[in-house]
Formats: sequence, C-alpha cells, structure tokens
Amino acid sequence: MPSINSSSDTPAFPGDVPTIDLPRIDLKKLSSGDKAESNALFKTCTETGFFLLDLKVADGGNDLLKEVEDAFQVSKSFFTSPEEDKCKFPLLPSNLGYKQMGGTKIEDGSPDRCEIYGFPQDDLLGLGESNNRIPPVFDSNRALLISCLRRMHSVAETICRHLDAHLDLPRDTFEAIHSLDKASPSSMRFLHMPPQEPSNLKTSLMGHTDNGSITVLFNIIGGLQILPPHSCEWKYVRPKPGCAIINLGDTMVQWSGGVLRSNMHRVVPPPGAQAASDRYSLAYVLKPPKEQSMSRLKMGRVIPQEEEDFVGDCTYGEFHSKKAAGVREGKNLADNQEGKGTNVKIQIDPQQLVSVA
Ligand SMILES: O=C(O)CCC(=O)C(=O)O
Ligand SMILES: [Fe+2]
Repeated sequence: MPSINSSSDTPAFPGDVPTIDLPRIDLKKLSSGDKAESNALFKTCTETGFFLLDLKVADGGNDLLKEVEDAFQVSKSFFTSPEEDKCKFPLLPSNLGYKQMGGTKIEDGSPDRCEIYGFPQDDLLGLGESNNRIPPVFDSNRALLISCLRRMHSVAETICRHLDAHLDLPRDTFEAIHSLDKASPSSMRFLHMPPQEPSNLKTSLMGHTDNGSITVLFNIIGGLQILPPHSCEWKYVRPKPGCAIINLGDTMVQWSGGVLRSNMHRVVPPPGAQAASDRYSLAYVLKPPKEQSMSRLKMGRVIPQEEEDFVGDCTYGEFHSKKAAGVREGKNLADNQEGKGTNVKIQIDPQQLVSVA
C-alpha cells in the first residue's frame, strides 16, 4: 500500500493530463485564526467547494495521517476477503454497509467499477439504535476507527467555524448542527477500485455531488476528477502527500442560499503509470441529523433571503429521499443545487447523477 505521507513508493502521477489547481489551505494556520488562510478557504468554498487541506504541521495532523494509513490497511483486509464474506454485510437503505462492485450504474448504464463499505458513525460512537452487523475486521479495529473519526470530525469543525464567520452566522451554528452527541447518518466510507482492463476502461464511480455537509477525503492514487464551474471538461485532482481533499456537500448550498458550492465530481481509472495500482480511498462524510431543516438559514447579512429555497422547507431525511427519487425519475437535480459557482446549466445525463455518499 503506497504511503499517504510521501510519493516515493507510488507510481508517478503523470504531468500531461488536465488537472485542476486546487488551493492548498494550511490546517495549522486555520486553527490559529490566520485571516488570509480563512479568506482563501471561503473563496474556494464559494468557487468550487473543493480544496486541499495540508495536515502535516497542524496539531494532531500527523497522527491523523498515520491513522488514515492504518485504516486503509483495515479496509484492504476487508476488500481482499472472499466476496461471499463481504456480502454478509449488504447495503442498507441508508447507503451504509457493503456495496458490491457493479452495485450501481455509470453513465452508459453499465455497472460501476468500485466497491464501497460505509461504516455508520452512530454505530462507532454507540449512538441511536445499533443493530448493524459490522464485518469482523472493522469491528476489531474500532479503537483506531473511532480515533480517526474524531480527528476527521474535528477537522470538519474547524472548517465549520470559519464558514460560520464568513456567512455572518452566530458562532457555532454549523458546529452545533453537526455535534458528535447527536445521532446522524454521517459515516466513514471506504472505497476500493481495482485496476481495470486497459482495453475496456470505464468510469469507476459516476459523477455526483455529495449529499452531506463536508467530506474529508483521503486518496493516494489519482483518478478523482472535478467538473469545474462553467466548464464541460473534467479535470484530475493530483493527490498531494500529507493533504486531505475537502469538499462541501449539498446541505451547505441549501443553508447558504447558494453562496457555497457543492461541485460535481467522479472517479475514473488512475492516469498513466498509476493505472496498474489498486486504488483505495477513505471519505468521512459529515451529515446533519435526519430531522434537521434544509431551509436556508435566516441569519446574518451574507445569505441572500429574497429568493425561494431550492428544495423548499423539508428535513435532511426528506431531502435525501427526494434526491434519490429524483435520480430514479431521471431528473437533473444538480443544476440548481451546486451553488454560487454555477451560472451555466451543466448538461449532464441524469443517469450520471446519484446520491452516493
Ligand atoms: O475516491 C475518491 O477519490 C472520491 C470518492 C467520492 O467521491 C465519494 O466517496 O463520494
Ligand atoms: Fe463524492
């Protein structure tokens, strides 16, 4: 397994593929309230909703990187176990559990090239009803996963604090919504994409916007692509050792009345020499409780109040089901939900849109 801290044991990411130059925000500076770093964070959250977060020198940053590396090993043990064993933990209606390779479709209606295990946060933290059956390899590594989850949640909280300030919201607005004390559908998502047959390369995970609030993503091998605002050309994100990739999800667009952005992204086979590598990723998907309202926040001087809410007054739980139903009906639900960066209608086949996280 390649290292998340250095690129020396990973085949090189090629220099000749189109990449997006995401800003690199320093967690240490954010944590100490650095103004310029905070402004850079807010700018990218309104433009693409994506950025790299440098963890290396932040307090606890290296501990998190080490734990993520260990968590990758745990997921590798799970994904390399026999299919019949993995299938004993099937996908639940909440999208948690094991999604087999090919369990969803890609743009052309063919099966995806990605297997996923979603570990519910509530189960890890002992909140709500915990009648989930957890695969033994994840179950026996709970201490590691809980520590890793708490660190990723704390990273998301730091981002929440800066967004509160820039949106002129009362302190702790987003933090309180996402408190670890409340039951929520948040999860740790482990993904595995094996190398593909070079003569038959297809999208591994189709285009989507994340339907939570903030995703803290770790990957080592390339393949993640973003469709930048006002563009029809997918661009690769070049993984940077020591950094997480952060992206905002749909709730942030709703609550901010479109000031923040949740951007379309997908995963394709790794480029160049990386194509022969197994690709593992870990996404901490921070979500609000199911009963949380999705209406835009009627506070502060930044969130526009004059327009209609995109999704009307509904709870997060209802929003989640509506989005999934819309996708089933073939409705393009991304074009008015991505936020400020969008002023052209993106032409995407509705079949490409799926609520994956
Ligand atoms: O594997 C990746 O790099 C991205 C995964 C992703 O977009 C997701 O889990 O929602
Ligand atoms: Fe995603």
